[in-house]
Amino acid sequence: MSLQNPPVNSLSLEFLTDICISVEKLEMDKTCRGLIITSSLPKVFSAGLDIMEMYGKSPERCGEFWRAVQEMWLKLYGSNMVTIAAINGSSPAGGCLMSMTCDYRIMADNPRYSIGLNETQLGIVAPFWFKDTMTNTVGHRTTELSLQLGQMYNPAEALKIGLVDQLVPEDQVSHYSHTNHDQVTTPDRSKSMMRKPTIDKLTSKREADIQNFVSFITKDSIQKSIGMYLEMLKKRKR
Ligand SMILES: CCCCCCCCCC/C=C/CC(=O)SCCNC(=O)CCNC(=O)[C@H](O)C(C)(C)COP(=O)(O)OP(=O)(O)OC[C@H]1O[C@@H](n2cnc3c(N)ncnc32)[C@H](O)[C@@H]1OP(=O)(O)O
Repeated sequence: MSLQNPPVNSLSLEFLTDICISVEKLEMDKTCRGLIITSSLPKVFSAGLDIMEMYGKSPERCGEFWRAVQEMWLKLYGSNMVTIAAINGSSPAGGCLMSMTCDYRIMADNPRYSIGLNETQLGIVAPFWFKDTMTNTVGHRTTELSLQLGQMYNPAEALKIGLVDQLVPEDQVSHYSHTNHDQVTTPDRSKSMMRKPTIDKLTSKREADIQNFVSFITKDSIQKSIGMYLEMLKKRKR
């Protein structure tokens, strides 16, 4: 599955819905042995959630958006397929979350790229299931530091903390993803055993999580922080 939503593969409601439909189709395809997620765009795996979906939108629309974010996570984290993230560019926030849903992460060894949960930099708090996914990937202490600082990691740092499993030359990300994927032929039952408690936690709190998101994101102070962050993104470009 090659992500293609220019300019930066931000995860809008529409794009998330497309991703969910694609994953669902693959999940039902008995001939499909697994999934490699990568990006068709240069330099960016995914810029994370589409910030415009969280800025100046109605509570109803925000709720619909958040349900789609949850759905993407539930489908990928709970997938019966062997999944590999072939991270061929930067992968902040929701992009990092998407990578962490996979069984294995291969990243392009380009020091210009970065990956991490940077929500704190936007003045927002990473939801509990983002935090749980990171804890399951890199451990409690690293997650605590990482979330408090909104830390982004270059590839070497990401490998060191275990946020990615392997660094490869930029032009060989696809080759290594396929080679690694071929070595794992059957999805292991231990995957669902390890992930079920985390998945059950969100499933049982799904509606409350949507309500929390909507009331948090529509607060004036949070809208102001997001607006300032968007301005900063645009200025940085010039
Ligand atoms: C206590 C109660 C708790 C309740 C729970 C509430 C919880 C709320 C949690 C919400 C969770 C959010 C997770 C997220 O994913 S938020 C998104 C975070 N993403 C980012 O911060 C990424 C920002 N982008 C970048 O760093 C860079 O763009 C890049 C990905 C490194 C690529 O850099 P590059 O130089 O190639 O590209 P540009 O920066 O020039 O960007 C091109 C245009 O794209 C726009 N852009 C970038 N990122 C996003 C985005 N995520 N959404 C929407 N738009 C984005 C950028 O502004 C440029 O637009 P322009 O061309 O119009 O200027």
